Amino acid sequence: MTALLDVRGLRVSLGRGRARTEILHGADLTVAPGEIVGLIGETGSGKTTLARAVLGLVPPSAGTVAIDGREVSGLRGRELRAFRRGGAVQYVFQDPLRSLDPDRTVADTLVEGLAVRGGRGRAELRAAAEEAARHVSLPPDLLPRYPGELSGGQRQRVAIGRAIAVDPRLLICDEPVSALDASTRITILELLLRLRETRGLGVLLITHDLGSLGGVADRVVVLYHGQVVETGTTEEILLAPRHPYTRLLVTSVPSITDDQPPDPAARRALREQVRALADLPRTSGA
Ligand SMILES: Nc1ncnc2c1ncn2[C@@H]1O[C@H](COP(=O)(O)OP(=O)(O)OP(=O)(O)O)[C@@H](O)[C@H]1O
Repeated sequence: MTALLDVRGLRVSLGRGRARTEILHGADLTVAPGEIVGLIGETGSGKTTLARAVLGLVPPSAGTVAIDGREVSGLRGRELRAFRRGGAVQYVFQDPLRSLDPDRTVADTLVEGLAVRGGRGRAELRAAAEEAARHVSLPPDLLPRYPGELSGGQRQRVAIGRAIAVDPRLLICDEPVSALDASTRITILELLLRLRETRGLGVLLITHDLGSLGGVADRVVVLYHGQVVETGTTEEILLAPRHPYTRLLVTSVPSITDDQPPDPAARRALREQVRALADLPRTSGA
């Protein structure tokens, strides 16, 4: 089966002049249709940069990004704008309050992407907003409200509803639940599971919290200092991590270590190993 998202040997450099640094050193990653893949890595490891490269917001210096078998990393100008407008890849931010227009009602926000495309009248957009709200379980009485009048979980539902209204193939969710309380987190993650079932969406779920991927992600890709150091099913990663950084992450997941509290000396040793790895010269992808 053709991967929905196929990232190969992706290198991205950011910054200007002498401050320009390579952030991604040859990353490989795939997402199949209907698959939820967790992309995990500590802060600054390059997760958002990878997502921005997939969206065509930063050009790679090497490597390719293909969506549904079509290479999109080389698109420029009009072709790139058409790809973005087409909405095959949608991005959901960590903090919906910052990504939602405070002066736009929920109804108008949900159909932002459709309205930009044009060709739909008010009644049609209204019906599309109601449908999007249903998909993300937002009660219809919230449609006339503004983002500031919603809870954090409701705002995240609006952001996800807006993303799926344009019928994307791939949803990239960047820390979608880290600003939410525990029970709201679960409802948002359940929503992603349901959307993958009902719409066959592929989801790239970016997080620095391995614990939030259990029960949601089919596979996990571990990014460390701009390199993919380990990829496996969620079970493999949680139960038999191979890379020292992944092992360190796993010892931080409370549900796994509840029965056996982590040995502080073993954790210290792992942390030293990981620190030593960070000092190694960068090589090409894992
Ligand atoms: N526009 C930019 N110019 C120069 N460096 C940048 C730019 N944007 C990001 N970086 C650097 O790239 C590295 C990776 O950043 P990125 O945001 O991709 O990490 P991340 O894994 O998503 O982190 P977080 O979990 O904190 O969001 C960081 O060292 C960051 O400082």
